Amino acid sequence: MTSYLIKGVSVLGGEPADLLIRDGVIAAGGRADEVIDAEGLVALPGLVDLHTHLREPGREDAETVETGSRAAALGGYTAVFAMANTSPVADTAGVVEQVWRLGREAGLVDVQPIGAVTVGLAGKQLAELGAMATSAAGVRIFSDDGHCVADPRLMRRALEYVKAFDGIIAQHAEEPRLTEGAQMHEGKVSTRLGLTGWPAVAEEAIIARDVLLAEHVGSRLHVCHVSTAGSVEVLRHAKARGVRVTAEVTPHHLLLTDELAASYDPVYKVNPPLRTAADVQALRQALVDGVIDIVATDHAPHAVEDKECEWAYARPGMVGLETALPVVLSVLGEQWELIAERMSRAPARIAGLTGHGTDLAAGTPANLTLVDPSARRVVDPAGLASRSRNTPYAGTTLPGRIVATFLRGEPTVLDGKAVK
Ligand SMILES: NC(=O)N[C@@H](CC(=O)O)C(=O)O
Repeated sequence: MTSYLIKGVSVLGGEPADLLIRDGVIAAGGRADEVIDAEGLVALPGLVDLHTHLREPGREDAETVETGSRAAALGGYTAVFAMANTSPVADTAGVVEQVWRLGREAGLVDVQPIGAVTVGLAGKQLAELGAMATSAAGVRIFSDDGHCVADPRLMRRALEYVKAFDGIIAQHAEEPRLTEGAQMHEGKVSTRLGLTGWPAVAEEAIIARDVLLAEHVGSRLHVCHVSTAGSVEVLRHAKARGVRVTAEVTPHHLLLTDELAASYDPVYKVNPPLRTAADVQALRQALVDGVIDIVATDHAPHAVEDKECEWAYARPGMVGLETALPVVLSVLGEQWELIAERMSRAPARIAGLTGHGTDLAAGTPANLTLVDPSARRVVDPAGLASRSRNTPYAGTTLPGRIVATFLRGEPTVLDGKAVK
């Protein structure tokens, strides 16, 4: 195994130092086979994404485990959690093991499958959570993402079931009766455009219900893609009460607003929808003060025919793995400790993922990424490694370039290019 000396790198924004990677771990000192001149680069623990759609099995035309893994590595990630809304749905041990095995075969990031909460995401009957937990994939997080577990009794049962093995229910918080026919955020812009609105309360009502259920059961709840200022207040209240709840925000909800829908360009259609500037401000503040624990991409690749059509017919979702860190850098600035916490350590801790999200001390697994914060990049959809092109940042200049990524000491990205 090739050893690497990363010379003059700023670990988490600290003073320049040398970092040695040997036999898959960060080593204390000594010689190396290869030297990487890392002057001006920052080393972060490899990023961990708790919310990725890899589309395999079923929609390999939009993404595969391999192409999504490559996009993740290029974005600085060393682990991603694959959502269950595939076809067939990842609601059995067989499907989660398939995704897990495909991830190992690709070997670019650790792919951890998320299991569905209900059979077929239909919200009627619990899926075989225990069988998925004890499968080779060792599933700990369950989600019907794309759909809300709307039935409160089923949600309660799911929380009770996973409590036995300290599992997590990750909820897509959307009261379906309040979002029937919804096309975008309900507000001034939707009124002006004449599009049916997705009100903030549809998210907030489910989060409020679920934190109370999680408290009642004493189980762990994770809230996917929080998008409103009101949701932040509900979470703040729940955390103050000691409820076992964690929450994520996406890069796009930290940057973009519902005004973009005025273009009628479906690249801006996403679930939950882009909200107002006031929501964006509240989400940024919540990420800084910890009410929101992590950034998760909600990388949602879609084939051209599902995106380049009329707004009403377009599928919701945006690709995000390759732009997440640059977007977060543009929002937070070079707050490296905070970025490492929200994009690597906290997600690894929430998921119980060992070997990722470390402090890069000697002896820890060499899962890390090197970033050039001074570089600027104009996002070119054609240059993405993802099989889909639905990025809302086409033509936008973003700060930060991911120069290299290492998974257990093996480079997956070097010189900004995927190694395989
Ligand atoms: N986030 C999205 O806009 N899309 C997700 C599922 C969903 O949450 O609707 C997808 O799978 O495409």
